[in-house]
Amino acid sequence: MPAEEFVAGWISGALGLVLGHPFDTVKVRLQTQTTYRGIVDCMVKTYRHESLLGFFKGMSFPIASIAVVNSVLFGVYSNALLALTATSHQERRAQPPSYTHVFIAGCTGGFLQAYCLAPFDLIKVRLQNQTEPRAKPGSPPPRYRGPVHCAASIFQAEGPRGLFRGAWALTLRDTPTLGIYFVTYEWLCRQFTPDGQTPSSGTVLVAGGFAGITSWVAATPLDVIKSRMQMAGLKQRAYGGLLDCMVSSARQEGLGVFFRGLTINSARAFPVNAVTFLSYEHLLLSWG
Ligand SMILES: CN(C)C(=N)NCCC[C@H](N)C(=O)O
Repeated sequence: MPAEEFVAGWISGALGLVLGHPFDTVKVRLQTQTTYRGIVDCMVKTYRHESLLGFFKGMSFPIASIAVVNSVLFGVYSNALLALTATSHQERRAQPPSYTHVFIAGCTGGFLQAYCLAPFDLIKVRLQNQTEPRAKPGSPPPRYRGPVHCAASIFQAEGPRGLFRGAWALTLRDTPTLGIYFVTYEWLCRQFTPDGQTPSSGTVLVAGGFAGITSWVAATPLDVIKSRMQMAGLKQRAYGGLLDCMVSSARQEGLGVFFRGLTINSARAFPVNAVTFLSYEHLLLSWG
């Protein structure tokens, strides 16, 4: 099993993550809290109340963990394509795989990464939703002191299953949308690259950016539900399951609730995925 794809996936995931984390914090807060009037209001309040650090809450943990998840995604995707088409990453420019194969490999990567991602994503979302300013004398301490304390508290209160809260919604979100992600990337690369040649850096940036936007637009409705189910253990609101969360969110807030965070998700998706694909392709090219 070629391992370079896993390493390249890890490094490129880490680079994309640092770039996208401030957007991600605003998105998670908009999706799960009703105190903000919109993106700008959320950014201003976060900055006033918590300073620039507020945008980077919960980032140290994803750097180590979500980057590993990205390595699972890219590694499984590439190895699934190898199993389906018997071509390595280098051979795929001369012998491009069919879009059906790309879609199946993307869905496989998405499905497997969702299970690795679930506990890390839960901790990230819980930490991002702590709006208390850091260590201000006299103010109440935040519920979680950090990622390890957060994981331990969830484990103590709810057992190992608690760490997988929202995992089902996450799997439903990621399986088809990662198929869409890789198909969009491949399709755009092929549109702007002569047959058999390697796409230019500009093409990879644009194709990666739009792959991110397209997949996140498709993922946003289930992303909202996933984030709400992950926060449900903390808030008084408990949902009977995924369907109950969908129905009660739509009843209380209208259908627009499924598109909460769409703009910020798309704005975040372009730079994050442009950088992720560019570094991924460059690393693999430089390793021959
Ligand atoms: C729609 N979904 C779930 C995705 N396209 N996921 C893969 C993108 C990974 C990248 N680190 C990001 O967070 O955008």
